[in-house]
Amino acid sequence: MSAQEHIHQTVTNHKVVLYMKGTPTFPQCGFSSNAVQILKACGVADFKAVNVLEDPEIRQGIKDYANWPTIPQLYVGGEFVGGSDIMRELYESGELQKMLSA
Ligand SMILES: N[C@@H](CCC(=O)N[C@@H](CS)C(=O)NCC(=O)O)C(=O)O
Ligand code: FES
Repeated sequence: MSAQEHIHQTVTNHKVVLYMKGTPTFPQCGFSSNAVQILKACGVADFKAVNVLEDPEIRQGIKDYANWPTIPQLYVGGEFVGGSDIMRELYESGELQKMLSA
């Protein structure tokens, strides 16, 4: 399976997927840590987390997948939502909570 196929399967098979550096318990970057904290603040406990530091092909592949150059990246219902800045904006406006509870 190509990296693009693999990513497509992951984001369509799990409602909420966070591509991040490190793990939710041990994030390896402040941006990824922020993304985890925002999901937790939305009451999302069991999301699918993918640690891009474990797989260089996924680390590059996820940038190509939604044409977004950085990590973290949040996907909900198979759709790209954004990175940590966008997550924070959507959280502060209440939009993210709506997307996650839909
Ligand atoms: N402003 C970005 C911050 C994320 C960011 O700048 N990520 C960088 C540093 S962790 C990145 O992914 N660089 C490419 C790489 O490390 O592969 C956001 O909103 O998510
Ligand atoms: S790993 Fe350095 S800013 Fe994310």
